[in-house]
Amino acid sequence: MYRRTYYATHPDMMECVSNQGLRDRYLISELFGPGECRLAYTHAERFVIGGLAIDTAPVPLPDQTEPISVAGRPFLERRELGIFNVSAVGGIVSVDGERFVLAPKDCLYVGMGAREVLFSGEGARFYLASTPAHRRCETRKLGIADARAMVRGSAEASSARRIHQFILPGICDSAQLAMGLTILEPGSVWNTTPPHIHERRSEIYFYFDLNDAERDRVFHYMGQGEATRHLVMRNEEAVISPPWSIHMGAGTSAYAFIWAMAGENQDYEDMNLLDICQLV
Ligand SMILES: O=C(O)C(=O)C[C@H](O)C(=O)CO
Repeated sequence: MYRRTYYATHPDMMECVSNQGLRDRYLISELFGPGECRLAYTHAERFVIGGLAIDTAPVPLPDQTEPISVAGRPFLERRELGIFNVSAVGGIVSVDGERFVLAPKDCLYVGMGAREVLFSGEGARFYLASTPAHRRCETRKLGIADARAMVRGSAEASSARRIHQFILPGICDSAQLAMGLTILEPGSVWNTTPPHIHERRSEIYFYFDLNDAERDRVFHYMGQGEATRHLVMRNEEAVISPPWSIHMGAGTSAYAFIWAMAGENQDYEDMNLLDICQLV
């Protein structure tokens, strides 16, 4: 059921790795195919990352297939799920018969134990991030007005942006998943300045809404502060950030991105900030 498995990596593995090697280890591409639910499995906090593009017919979240002892049981038997509508049209997600209409950039948190998750809405595209869960939290739809907004950066530094926290304690409870949406102001291109690492959490960025979906790119920086590397990313690609790695980017246009974190805590502020001058 998974198109690819991404393994955990050690910072030493960044040395001498080719650009292609870097992409193979961290970049999640080709997330969308018409009428398909595409899923990738990562050993980073056991995240499952997915993309779902609706053609005409509804598409279900698949049941588990492995191991044999759980084959046929619901995907969310022991997981929770965050869903964002990343398209320009409305979409619908039905959870055990309850219908949620998601406008562009709306989010749906689905708690552990949901049995049937069905996606529909011609032309809608959904981005999915799922992590293991140890408790059931309430399924909830959140619009951008429900999120906690933080204004960061400045136009002078080309980093003016709004961080919208959607799935975090006090906004929408979850077992461990944290998710949000950051939107760059027109003319700004830098995200996550100053950069940071968080040893107790892994993070996955999904870049979308680049001005020109074909030609614009985001240069995403990763690695330890003293040994940074970059990946050139296209619209609607995701990148895994291990706990030892910074994660920041600069685009050739403004853009938006969804961040998803999981790990030992849900304290958004648990970050070691690095000064730009520390980066090499
Ligand atoms: O632009 C930013 O700054 C962010 O969106 C930062 C992310 O929320 C993040 O990296 C949280 O760890």
